[in-house]
Amino acid sequence: MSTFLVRRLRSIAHALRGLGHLVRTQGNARVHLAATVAVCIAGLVFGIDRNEWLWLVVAISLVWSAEAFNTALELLADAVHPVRHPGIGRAKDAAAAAVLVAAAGAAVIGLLVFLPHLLAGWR
Ligand SMILES: Nc1ncnc2c1ncn2[C@@H]1O[C@H](COP(=O)(O)OP(=O)(O)OP(=O)(O)O)[C@@H](O)[C@H]1O
Repeated sequence: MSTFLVRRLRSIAHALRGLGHLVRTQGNARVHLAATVAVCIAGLVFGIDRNEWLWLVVAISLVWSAEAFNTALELLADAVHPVRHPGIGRAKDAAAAAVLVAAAGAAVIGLLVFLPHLLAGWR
């Protein structure tokens, strides 16, 4: 195998290790995992179309990316400056806000995708 390919595979392995660390250590990531599984099952049950899957994939990816960056910032801040500092507190709050915004957007997307299916089921 070429050195290029080996390096790429190694960096994917590092990213997967990061994902594993997120799920093992972050309560929020476990909530995202449960929501991801629930949304995928609901998508299959309701037989949502291609466009609806696209929106769900965007929403899920956005939330996981925000959570990963938030955790990276927290770990980095605690590693380089273990003593509490108001600036680090504000940085962590801003990073947490990114997760909140992504999760709120994902919730709205979820409602827009699933509400019509739920309403159609009740009619
Ligand atoms: N080193 C610090 N200096 C100042 N304030 C801090 C520091 N660490 C945390 N804080 C404050 O406490 C809040 C919670 O920080 P913590 O690291 O416990 O995150 P968390 O609640 O576990 O967030 P998440 O659920 O995203 O992991 C921060 O958003 C910040 O306001």
